[in-house]
This record gives sequence, structure tokens and C-alpha cells, in this order.
Amino acid sequence: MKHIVGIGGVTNSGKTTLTSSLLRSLPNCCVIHQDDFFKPQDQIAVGEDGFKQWDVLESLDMEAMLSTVRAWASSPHKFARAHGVSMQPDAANTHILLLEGFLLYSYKPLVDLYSRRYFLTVPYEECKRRRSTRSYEVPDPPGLFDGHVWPMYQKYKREMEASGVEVVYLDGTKSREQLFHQVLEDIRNLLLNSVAGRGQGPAGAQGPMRHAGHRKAQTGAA
Ligand SMILES: Nc1ncnc2c1ncn2[C@@H]1O[C@H](COP(=O)(O)OP(=O)(O)O)[C@@H](O)[C@H]1O
Ligand SMILES: NC(=O)c1ccc[n+]([C@@H]2O[C@H](COP(=O)(O)O)[C@@H](O)[C@H]2O)c1
Repeated sequence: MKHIVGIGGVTNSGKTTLTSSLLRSLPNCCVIHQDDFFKPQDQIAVGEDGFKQWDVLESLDMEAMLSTVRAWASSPHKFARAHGVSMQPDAANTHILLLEGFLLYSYKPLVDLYSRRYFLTVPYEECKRRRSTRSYEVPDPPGLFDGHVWPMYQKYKREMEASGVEVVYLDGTKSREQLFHQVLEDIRNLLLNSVAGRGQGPAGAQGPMRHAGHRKAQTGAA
């Protein structure tokens, strides 16, 4: 069974941290980071506000990301080998792909491929504080967070909610351990249910996620 699991949400909400822990704990698990698909700096548009528009879908090569997802879906064994992931013999029929990124659920060709879509949130003040300590390949110019990053986050989140995409919200102010155990247990249940034939829809090449209506799932997060 193949499962694509999204670890999405706002910048600095803990997506990469959570993803790294899951990667170590789930069987036959590979990862694709959306940040690896940013276009080169000279292809990033400058907005009327004077800021380079990093936080829009057009700043990412989503076609390339989709191709990478398809490569995993068509041959997860080969993909795992190429990425140094050794297969666990006692879980040989289970393949998990974690997609990690800040704009995972806004790109239509990918949105139905997930078995689960997690969405980490943190409040404005905490997000701004964490972001101010972070250094990206291209450093944030003064005012970028309030002028571009946070407004774009709000815009895409509003659009995601309006389109009825089903996500599981996670409270990014919980401890790293709490988040890890909450999500690990949820994914393990997902795997058990899919083995029992009662679970979410299969991922990737096997077809789209089945929706029990476009309802938002909550697992005890804010
Ligand atoms: N649950 C958490 N509680 C407090 N700080 C966290 C938590 N998870 C991650 N962090 C910290 O927040 C910052 C951003 O984490 P990161 O995982 O890189 O976020 P993202 O991938 O969403 O941008 C890092 O300094 C990280 O150590
Ligand atoms: N990786 C890069 O090349 C790069 C460059 C400029 C900004 N960023 C920032 O990366 C953020 C998304 O990544 P995180 O969710 O890991 O913070 C965006 O808010 C964007 O402003 C990344």
C-alpha cells in the first residue's frame, strides 16, 4: 500500500522538525521537501510592494515536484534505494512518502493524492518570533514578514479552506514530542485501517483519495 502524507502549514511551524522525526520512525519512508523546488532568485517576481514574491505558488517549480512524486509512485522501491532508504522486510508492502512544505495544498494536480494532509499552525507573534531567528539562503529583507509572508499565508489558507480541502490541523505550539506522538499514532492507525481495507484512499498512481464529503478533520489540535 502506498501512502502520501502531507506535512504542511505556515512557515516556521515545525514542519521540517516533525518530518525528520517521522522519517526515522515510519517503515519504508521517503521524503520530498517543497523548499527544494524554489525557482532561482532571478526568476522570482518583484511585487508592487517591492518585495520578491517568494511566498506564492509561482515561485516554486511545482511541475518538477509533481514529477518527483510520480517517480516515487511508479517505483517506490527504486526511489527508496536511490535516496538511501533501506527497506524494512517485515513491512515490504508498505510505502510512505512524506511531502513537507508551506504550500502543499494549493497545487491542484497534487491535492487529491494525499492519504492524509496535516496542517501545522502557529499564532502570528510566535511565527514572527521564530522566523526572525531563521536564516534562509536568501535573507529576509526588513518588513518581509508583515508585508508579504504573513499576508500570503493568510490568503492561501483562506483559499484552501474555501475550496473544502480536508486537512488535519496541528497546533504547532505543542512540544515537538507531543506533535510527533500525535501524528505517529494517527499515521499508524491509517496504515492499520488501510491493511484492513477500511482506510483512506490509496496514493499516487493508484488513484485519488476518497472523500467522505469535503469535511475538515480535527485530531485534537487548535
Ligand atoms: N514544537 C515546537 N516547539 C517550539 N519550537 C519548535 C517546534 N518545532 C520546531 N521548532 C523550532 O521552530 C523553528 C522552525 O522549525 P522548522 O521545523 O524548521 O519549521 P518549518 O519547517 O515549518 O519552517 C526551528 O527553530 C525549530 O527548532
Ligand atoms: N529556500 C529558499 O531558497 C528561500 C528563499 C527565500 C525565502 N524562503 C522562504 O521559505 C519559506 C518557506 O519555507 P519554510 O516553511 O521552511 O519556512 C517561505 O516563507 C519563503 O519566504 C526560502
